Amino acid sequence: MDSKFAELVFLPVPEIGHFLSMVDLAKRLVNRHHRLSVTILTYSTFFATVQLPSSAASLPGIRFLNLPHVDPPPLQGVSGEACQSLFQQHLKPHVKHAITTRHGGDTESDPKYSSRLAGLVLDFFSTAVIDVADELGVPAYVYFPSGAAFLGFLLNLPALDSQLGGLATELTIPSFFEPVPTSELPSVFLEKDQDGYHWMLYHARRFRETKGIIVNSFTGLEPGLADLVSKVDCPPVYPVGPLLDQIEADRSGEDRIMKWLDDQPVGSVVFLCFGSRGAFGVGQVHEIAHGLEHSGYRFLWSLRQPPRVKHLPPSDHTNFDGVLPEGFLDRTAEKGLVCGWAPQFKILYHPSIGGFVSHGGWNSIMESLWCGVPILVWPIYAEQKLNRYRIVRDLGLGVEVTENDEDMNGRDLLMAYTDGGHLVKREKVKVAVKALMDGESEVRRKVKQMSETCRETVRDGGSSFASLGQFITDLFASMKK
Ligand SMILES: O=c1ccn([C@@H]2O[C@H](COP(=O)(O)OP(=O)(O)O[C@H]3O[C@H](CO)[C@@H](O)[C@H](O)[C@H]3O)[C@@H](O)[C@H]2O)c(=O)[nH]1
Repeated sequence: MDSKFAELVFLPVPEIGHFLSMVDLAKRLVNRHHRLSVTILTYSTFFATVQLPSSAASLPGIRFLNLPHVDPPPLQGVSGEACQSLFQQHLKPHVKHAITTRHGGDTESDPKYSSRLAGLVLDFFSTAVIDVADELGVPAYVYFPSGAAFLGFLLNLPALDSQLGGLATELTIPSFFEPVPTSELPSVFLEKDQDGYHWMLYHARRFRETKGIIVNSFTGLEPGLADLVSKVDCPPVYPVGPLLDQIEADRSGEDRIMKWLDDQPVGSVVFLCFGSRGAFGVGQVHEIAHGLEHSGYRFLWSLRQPPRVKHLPPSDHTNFDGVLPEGFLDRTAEKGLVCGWAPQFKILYHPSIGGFVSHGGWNSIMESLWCGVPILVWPIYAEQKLNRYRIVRDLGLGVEVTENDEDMNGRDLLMAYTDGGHLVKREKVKVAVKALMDGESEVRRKVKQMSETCRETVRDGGSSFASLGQFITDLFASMKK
């Protein structure tokens, strides 16, 4: 087979937090092996879409193939997890058609596109598409865009199923160093009678049918990866991270932000950004604003408004006056900048950034570790509480904000995606920001060290570099059979 070209077909879900790191995986694979190419299937849904930067169109060895428009299945009243999963299930015939007809047209003259299909790499919400790989007689692999700790939890989910939803207040999960309080689990795992739980269990079971799981983590951060594989009956896990959004983004409004950062002293700015789906209601926005103002630190705040329709992402405000406390923008004009969507990774690289307040999406964690910027993890949705547990409590690589006792029942947070629904008061915000920005803290020292480890691990000789090589070796070996 070595004399031939091999092609992998990737099926990412069109959410930025899943998509961009998968594109980085494709880039690393084709750069590593000249006989490997990747076709990335793209599509839009009403609830999610990813704008490909123009530079993505010219990545050598990688092509993007847009699936024709597909009407979604009925999604009324379903959870976010079910929404993604049902859509993937619905895509199966379209994916199969796209794969079986993909070599037509003007690409045939390019030898890379007359290659043999080596396998499918599926997002973890796409395990229903394993059926397509089976029908085509090729292996399926899962790409896991979050950390190994959460992956370990999912791999163990079938075994933990009977303990969930019962009286247990903590769980022993092999991928965590200490027992994890059930209160730290994403809410989807506490509502066993709901469709979201059904789908997560479905995916967890189907992981075992794959030839391997590629995870966006690295052994220098999560050393228990080898154990994870040996303790549960599962296919090989390839930790190849950090995979990062390295496509140059071409979004508007960036110049203003970058110029403002250029004028700030080194390490002086706290940057707040809450992922692709994080947005707070007015009450919480006010508490953050007052907390920031009273902390005395300079700040850059990506502030977005919650969606009016379930499953849609937040949008940028047209005017901040209605949402921020009266006079806030004037009072903080010398010290702060409030913006909408921001070029997060580029910002984290900027020398003026001294700390990062984030919802704790895994990509945000990887980006801040890469840049050596301490993170304050403020979980909002998905698996972010578990990420906080791993990063702050297990590893001491971040700080956290403690919630107040006052339960807002999720009303004021007004995020369709809130996980907990507690209002965090201004005093707590102030204290947490001060702890984050402490120039001499142990957390800052450890994060700087981890930044070095991140860079070493993807270089020749590093563990993620080796793991990627192992994946390619195993892939070509599977083609010989
Ligand atoms: O204003 C913004 C907001 C986000 N980003 C980028 O968008 C990505 C966001 O990814 P992530 O931090 O992982 O957050 P989510 O978008 O919320 O990602 C989803 O997917 C992740 C991977 O599975 C999970 O860890 C999260 O919990 C889940 O919500 C990152 O690359 C950010 O740099 C920006 O560039 N600008």
